[in-house]
Amino acid sequence: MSVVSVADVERANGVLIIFAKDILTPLAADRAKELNIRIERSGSLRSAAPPAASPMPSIPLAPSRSAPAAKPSVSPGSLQLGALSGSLYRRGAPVPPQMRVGGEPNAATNDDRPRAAVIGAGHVGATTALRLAETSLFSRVVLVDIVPGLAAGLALDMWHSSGLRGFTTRIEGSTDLAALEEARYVVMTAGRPRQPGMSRTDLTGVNAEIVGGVADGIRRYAPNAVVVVVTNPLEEMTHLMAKLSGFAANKVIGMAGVLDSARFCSLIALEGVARPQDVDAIALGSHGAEMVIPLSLATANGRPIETLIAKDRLAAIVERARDSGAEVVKLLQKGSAYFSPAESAASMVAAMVKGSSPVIAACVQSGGAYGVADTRLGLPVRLDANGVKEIVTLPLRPEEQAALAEAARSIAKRISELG
Ligand SMILES: NC(=O)c1ccc[n+]([C@@H]2O[C@H](COP(=O)([O-])OP(=O)(O)OC[C@H]3O[C@@H](n4cnc5c(N)ncnc54)[C@H](O)[C@@H]3O)[C@@H](O)[C@H]2O)c1
Ligand SMILES: O=C(O)C[C@H](O)C(=O)O
Repeated sequence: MSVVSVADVERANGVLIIFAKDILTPLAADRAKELNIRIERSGSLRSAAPPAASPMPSIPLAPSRSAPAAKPSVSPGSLQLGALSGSLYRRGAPVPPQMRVGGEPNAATNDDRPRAAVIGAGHVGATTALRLAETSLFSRVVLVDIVPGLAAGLALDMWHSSGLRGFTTRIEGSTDLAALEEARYVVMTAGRPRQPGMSRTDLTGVNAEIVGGVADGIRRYAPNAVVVVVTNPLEEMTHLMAKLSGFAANKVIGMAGVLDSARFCSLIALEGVARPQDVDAIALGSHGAEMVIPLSLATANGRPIETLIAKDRLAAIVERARDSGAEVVKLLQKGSAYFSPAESAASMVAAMVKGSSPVIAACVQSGGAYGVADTRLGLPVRLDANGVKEIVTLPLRPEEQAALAEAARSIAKRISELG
């Protein structure tokens, strides 16, 4: 019995014959569909031919690393709110021929897939880098951290897992921002996380200095990149990154709305009304006290959430979603959340590489949208390969619109205090 991976599928030539008891990973099944490879299971272990065109010995059965089941696909043109579909990034771009044969890392030299970089090899950064690499959408993911050896060590460790997980993106680590060269997408995670008792705003001084240094490096080495900012406090650091890099407004995007929306959806699912992936909702405003989750737009299995859950219970869930970051910080006692933040950032970048996203929330320059103060604000957007494609106008109730305007005013004030 063997585990049939993406690599086995990519080596096949039209048909892949596997043993009856072989385990086909969900990623490999997806890849076979993409490449139009027919999977045939042979009836008996003895009579079966080995996997076609595989020069490698079969992989001994290891503990299952199977990815979560693919989500239902979104019909074209439909307006889907909430967290990005996993399928957006789980299904990698076609792997260039030079990566398919030989298997030599250096064969990637003529690889035309884009490069990505992640600044900060801490909890969020390292997890984001691995998530990005696992998509095989990139020729290279470079992880950069000021701590000597940290990014290089983690990157090497991640690369060691490439054959097991079946990805072809090279991961490298460096202490030098020059490694950003040619990066088309940069995820900024460098900076201090908060500790119990701290607010995100308490991080402003220390993280502003870090963002300043990194913005210079991005401007110098990756002048055409789209930057996804994760470092807190989110709106202030997104503003600083845009200002100091001098990048156009569509190219600097703060990540928080995807995370906050996903948190709300996951908490609604705990009520037993739907699976998390069947809840649609969007978190706008700030990544903090001024978060606005318009309940008028929230649905579970297409049904208005307000018809499924009592009003006071919904209010409590909104409050818990708003405070989820602090809830995790308090439990961890050291550092902050990183699995769901990394998933959120990676899914945004993967959607951009694929050329489009559904409607998601991201921190962008509002520029008059929704009639609120022009500031960095969590708004509904669509992304494309160049960053923010458009801000989408959703029908908000008057009180939701008022809450968004209040969030914009508060953020604008905090940003003005940055000097
Ligand atoms: N926007 C969000 O939703 C969200 C979610 C989670 C975390 N965050 C924020 O992301 C940041 C990182 O969180 P974490 O848990 O990964 O922290 P961490 O402490 O685990 O990692 C931060 C890393 O940044 C590195 N670093 C510091 N200065 C650097 C520089 N100049 N260049 C390169 N690397 C540098 C550190 O060495 C460290 O490895 C924090 O500010 C946190 O508050 C934001
Ligand atoms: O809460 C934090 O400090 C980290 C992050 O912003 C989060 O929401 O998890």
